[in-house]
Amino acid sequence: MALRDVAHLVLTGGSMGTRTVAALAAAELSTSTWSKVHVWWGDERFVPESHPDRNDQHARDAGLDALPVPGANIHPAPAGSTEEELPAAAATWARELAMHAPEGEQTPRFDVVLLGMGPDAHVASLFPDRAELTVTDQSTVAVTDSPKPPALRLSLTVSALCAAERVWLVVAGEDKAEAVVAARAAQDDPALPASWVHGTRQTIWWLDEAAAQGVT
Ligand SMILES: O=C1O[C@H](COP(=O)(O)O)[C@@H](O)[C@H](O)[C@H]1O
Repeated sequence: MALRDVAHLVLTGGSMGTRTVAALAAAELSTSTWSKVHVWWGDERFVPESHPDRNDQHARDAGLDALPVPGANIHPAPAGSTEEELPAAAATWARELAMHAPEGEQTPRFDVVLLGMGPDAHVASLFPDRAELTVTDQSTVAVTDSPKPPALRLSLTVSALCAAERVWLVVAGEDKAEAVVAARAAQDDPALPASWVHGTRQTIWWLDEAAAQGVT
């Protein structure tokens, strides 16, 4: 395996995003290693900067700024508040991703994509039985009328997520147990967005006991 001098990490939002960042902030991380890490998000709630609903704000509140990652390497998705602004924001985000992509590709070569999962098996802001799930010709997608508030969101697409070397689904809690079993048994089921994502080299489900109770 060739070593690269840069690594791209995609954080999840939601409960596991906060817990992951808090754990990283509590760990003793080497500055020289982390100075080469770029941090992205798999999705974002489309609300103004610093809004308490934003995934990047949750990460900052959990200690993101204490990590030895240069500020310039932290890439929050665009902020905004209206549906009219959303398509341009998705395009701006896609351009930022492309700036860090290898030639001819749309996204950086993500080393690890962390994905939480909702009880409905949604990952990032890709919800069950929605058209966004099947977008393949772009790296980002605008989501309106999200079934989980807030209604306006930005998400990486399945094709952007699946370009990652490693996709790690991080899931905790009894309320997710049924979706864990269903999504692990399915493939590309529109009712189960988590069944669409996998890494090019590795796909791992990291589960706590409660989320894993139905796994045999
Ligand atoms: O809204 C979101 O929900 C999912 C799942 O969150 P959780 O709180 O149930 O763990 C999360 O993965 C996604 O990033 C977030 O925007």
